[in-house]
Amino acid sequence: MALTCQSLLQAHPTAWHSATTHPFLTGCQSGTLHPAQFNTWLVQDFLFVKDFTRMVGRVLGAAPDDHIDGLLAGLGALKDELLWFEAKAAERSLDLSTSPQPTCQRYCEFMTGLAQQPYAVQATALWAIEYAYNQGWQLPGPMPEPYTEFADRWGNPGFTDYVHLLAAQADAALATASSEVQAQAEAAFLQVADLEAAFWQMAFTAAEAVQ
Ligand SMILES: Cc1ncc(CN)c(N)n1
Repeated sequence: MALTCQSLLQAHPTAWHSATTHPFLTGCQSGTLHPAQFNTWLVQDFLFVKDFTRMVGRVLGAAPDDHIDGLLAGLGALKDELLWFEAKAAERSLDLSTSPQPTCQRYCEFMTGLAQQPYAVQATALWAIEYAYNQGWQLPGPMPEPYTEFADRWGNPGFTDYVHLLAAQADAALATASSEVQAQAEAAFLQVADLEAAFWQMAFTAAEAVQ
């Protein structure tokens, strides 16, 4: 039986739980997160999203014809997202021309390396990356200010529909993939889960030094 996004979630609940639940997110919800922790995340996630946009461009280049529309819509939304990050950083007087921290750098290198993998692997990783934020920002429950718009960005119904589309596209690619490619897709899913958990942890702890 072919691997699917749903079967990956069922096979790896612990890894996925670590990717989508973290004291960073519950700290936003409870109002206990220090601004320095949030600002670290904001700057590093801007750097991440710039590289992620390049990755989605490469996935589009490898995609079958009937996946192009959905990926183009995703790229359009990423253009708005980058401008939004710049506006949020300006509100907080944050300098975006900073270097990626090692964890962010590792995630960006993973995304660059995906270009060498078959489309089914790239589509699975793309779905996992977007689903991690779609779930992660919603799981703690309603986010208070100033975090409401951050939770809405990745938890709104339109983004949730997009994530469902990405899952359907990944499933379609996996349905005809060899068992070797399916194993590569599973490994990519687990790497995304690991990198997501590390990214939260980076923001949560890296800011401690400046508090
Ligand atoms: C680390 C991370 N993962 C996922 C997303 C959602 N594109 C994000 N903005 N940042």
